[in-house]
This record gives sequence, C-alpha cells and structure tokens, in this order.
Amino acid sequence: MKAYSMIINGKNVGEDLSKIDVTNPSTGNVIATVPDGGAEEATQAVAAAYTAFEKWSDRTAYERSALLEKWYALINEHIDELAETMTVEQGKPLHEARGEMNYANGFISWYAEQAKRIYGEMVPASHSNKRIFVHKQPVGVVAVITPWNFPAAMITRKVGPALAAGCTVVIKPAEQTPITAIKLVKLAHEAGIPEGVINVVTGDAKAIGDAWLNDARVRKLTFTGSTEVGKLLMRGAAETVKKISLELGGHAPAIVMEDCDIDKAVEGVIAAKYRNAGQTCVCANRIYVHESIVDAFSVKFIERVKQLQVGDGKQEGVHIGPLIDEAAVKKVQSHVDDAQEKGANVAVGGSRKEGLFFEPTVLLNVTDDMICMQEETFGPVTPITTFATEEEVLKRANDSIYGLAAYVFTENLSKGIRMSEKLEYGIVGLNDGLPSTPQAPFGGFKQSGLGREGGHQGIDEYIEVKYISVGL
Ligand SMILES: NC(=O)C1=CN([C@@H]2O[C@H](COP(=O)(O)OP(=O)(O)OC[C@H]3O[C@@H](n4cnc5c(N)ncnc54)[C@H](O)[C@@H]3O)[C@@H](O)[C@H]2O)C=CC1
Ligand SMILES: O=C(O)[C@H](O)CS(=O)(=O)O
Repeated sequence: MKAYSMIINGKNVGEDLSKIDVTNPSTGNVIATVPDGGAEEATQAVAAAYTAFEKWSDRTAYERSALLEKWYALINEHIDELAETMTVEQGKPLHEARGEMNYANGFISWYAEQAKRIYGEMVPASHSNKRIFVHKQPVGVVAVITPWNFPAAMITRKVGPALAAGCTVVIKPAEQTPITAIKLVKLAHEAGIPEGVINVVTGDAKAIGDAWLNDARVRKLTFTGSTEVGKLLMRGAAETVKKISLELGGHAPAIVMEDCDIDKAVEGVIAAKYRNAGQTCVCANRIYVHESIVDAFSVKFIERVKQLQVGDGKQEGVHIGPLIDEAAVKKVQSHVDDAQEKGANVAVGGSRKEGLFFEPTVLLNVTDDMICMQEETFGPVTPITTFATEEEVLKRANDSIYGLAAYVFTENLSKGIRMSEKLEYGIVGLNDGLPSTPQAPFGGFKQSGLGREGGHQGIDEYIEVKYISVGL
C-alpha cells in the first residue's frame, strides 16, 4: 500500500506525521495513506505560496500560459492512470472517471488561453490633464478546498484560472479523495510550474481551513462542497475580508413538458440523474412530468433504469458505482423510506445492496411533502411527480433555497426559452442533461453559491481591479 506525501514548496512533506487511510468505496479496502496534516503544514504551505507569488505574478501571461499547456499535455499523457486512481478512491465507473479527467483538463487548456486575455482599459478622464488606466492584477494567495465527488475537476476548475491570473494556491482536497489531487500537483511540478506556486495539504479539514481563514496572506478562498460548510467558511473569511467563491449544494428540478420528445427527455433525465451515482450538485433531484404524459414517460424511463448495471467502477459495463460512505447510503435509504411511508410507489430499486452500493431507484406518485422533494438526496433515486400547468410547475420548481441547476424538456423553443428565463437557477439544461463545460460560467443562485467557475467570467474570481489616475 502506497504512503503519499503532501507537496509544499515543491517538496514531499509529512512522512513523519500520523497517517490517514484512503479506502476504495467499492471494496472497503485501504488503498493508500496520506499525512494527517494540520495548522502547521497549512501555514507552511501559505508561506511557500506567498513567497512564490511575486515571481509567478511577474511572469508574462504567455509564460504562465505555456506552463499551463505543458501541465495539460502531461495530464493527457497520464489520463488512464489518473482515471484509474479516481475510480479506486472515489468509486465512479472508469468511463466516467476518464470523462472527468478530460473535463478537468479542459479547464487548464481554457485558462491557458484566457491568461493572455486579461485586458485592462482606459477610461475617458473628466479632466483634460488626467489619464485613467484600469489595471487587472492577480489577487494573491488562494486557498482551495474541494469535495470528493469530482476529485480532479473541482481542483482544476479553480487552480486553472488562479494560476493563469498569476495567483499561487494552497489546496486541501477532500479526505476521501486526496490521491488524485497529489498526482495532479506532482504533474504540475513536472511541467515546470515553480515550487511554491501550487501546494497540496492533507489532513484535519477544520485545522487546515481555520489556519487559512485566519491568515491575512490568504486573499481568496474558493470552496466547493456543502452549503453548510460553505456558510461556515464564508463567516470565517469575513475576519480578514477575503474574496470568496462558493459552489455549494443543489436540488435540481427537471421539468418534462407535454410537448417534449419523450425519448429525448428520458435520455436527458437519465444523464442528469445517474451520473456519479447521483452524487453531483447538478443532478436532477426532482422530476416534474406533465400529467398527460406521465405514464408514457415513466414506462420508458423505468425500462432504461433497469438497464443500469451496479458494481465496482473498474468492471466493464458498470454504470453505477458505490456511494462514497455509509452516511451517504443511510441518507439515500432514509429518503426512499420517507417517500414510501408518505405514499410513493417504488417502481424499481429502493434498497441498498451489499457494501456501499444502492439500487438505481424510481419513485412514482411522489408528493411535495416528501423529503426527497425538499432536500438533496445525492444518490441514484428519481422521484417523479406530476403537474398540470407551466405556471404551477415553475412555482414549484423555484420553491427551494437552492438555485444551481434546472432542466426543461420541450420541443417548443419559445416555451423552452421562456421557462428557462423564469427558472431561478444559475444553470439551465434545455433539452440537455449534461450542461457542464469549461467554456460556460458554472455557478448558482440563492444558497447554491457565489461567483462563477468556467467561461471568461471564471478568471475574474482571481483578479483585483485597480485604476491608476495620472496627472499630466
Ligand atoms: N456546487 C457544486 O459545484 C458542488 C457542491 N457539492 C455539495 O457538497 C456536498 C457533498 O460534498 P462533501 O465533500 O460531502 O461536502 P463537504 O462540504 O462536507 O466537504 C467539502 C470539502 O470541505 C472540507 N471541509 C469540511 N468541513 C470543513 C471545515 N470546517 N473547514 C474547512 N474545510 C472543511 C472537506 O474536507 C472537503 O474537502 C453536497 O451537498 C453537494 O451538493 C459538492 C460538489 C460540487
Ligand atoms: O461537483 C459537482 O457536482 C460538479 O460541479 C458537477 S459538474 O461540474 O461535473 O457538472
């Protein structure tokens, strides 16, 4: 079993510390260990990033871009190994892990380009003897805290734009999936990204996070994970008025209109629901089907769900891997049990299998009082309810503290655009169950977060705007 190190200032650190086991959720076997770091290592990482910042930000955008491109190329060379590592430590099927690696690498190449397009501007001065130059500068040292469900993409979606802008970073990956992060940082150094620019610390989340929150040298915190932890970090960032961006929980509605292409809608909801065994923040969590087509839709949908194979993600033909841990399985089961107690029918699935596996599940005759219609399930469960009118379903779909992603299936384009505009969500998949992509600004309304990741907007999170007023 391999013992991995943290990487601080380009060096392997932590061999002397106690170790944290990393387990394979498909088998329960310990596959590796990482150091149980804390405040001391967190502060060492900030010192390294702070020291490296001046030289890294002084490099030209073209130099930073070239190094990001080298990192991108190295990741491509190692894509199979990285995907296998991800499947073993997170559980997602190998084809999905490869998909995530390409998605994750897409952020590095997108921001290698964006590095060269951080433009300032000149503003017409109101005095003839003045000139006003607006200048964009990197914010400084960035703290990056990421979740277990996308061990690579949630890191590169932050580190890509941060490094492109000239920032330096300290990363704390999720305790469940640290190896992918460590391997990505190793490759960054192999690509020639200088020591101290990118650091990864593993261990006590609260101790590491608190050290970064209380360190004034950290000028930005970017977090992806639960709304609960996001709020806690947002409060902590206030102490030193850090810039923050938060990608938090979701509770996506998927609306199937009476004039949809049913086959297209079935495939779209399958994609939006069962990716990563339903463990994504943009997963369709509640499915609203027009009452006139609910039987036709449900029959086809259930047939498709029955085709989903559950198993170890390393096996060929597996679509649904394990959930991340016992707490996740218990939460999903509680949502199914609650729905059944309140009158839902379990059309397929409904129970956990051996280990951390859960049957792909479809619930019919679902009503809004059921927990699965109010809280994020984060598992392979599809609750299907019905609606009668567009106005009704928009009201119900918007009735949530979350506002990350929503989906609409209709063949009537003007209706689709009209509904998309009315949905209070940062991302709308209109006849598209997989909208996430590096060139679009990913982020949520309401308690799903602050800021955007991806697209040209994504780099603004790592920029400070300054103006220089020149007296002639
Ligand atoms: N909006 C988005 O893009 C995403 C949102 N999520 C949300 O996150 C949840 C599932 O992911 P989890 O990893 O369980 O979320 P989580 O919020 O428990 O953990 C996320 C990260 O925060 C760290 N963390 C936890 N407590 C901390 C503290 N006190 N100080 C510093 N760091 C701390 C964890 O170690 C991990 O690295 C779901 O609610 C899901 O919707 C997850 C992924 C993406
Ligand atoms: O962590 C997540 O759930 C991701 O943000 C979802 S996506 O970007 O892969 O769609």
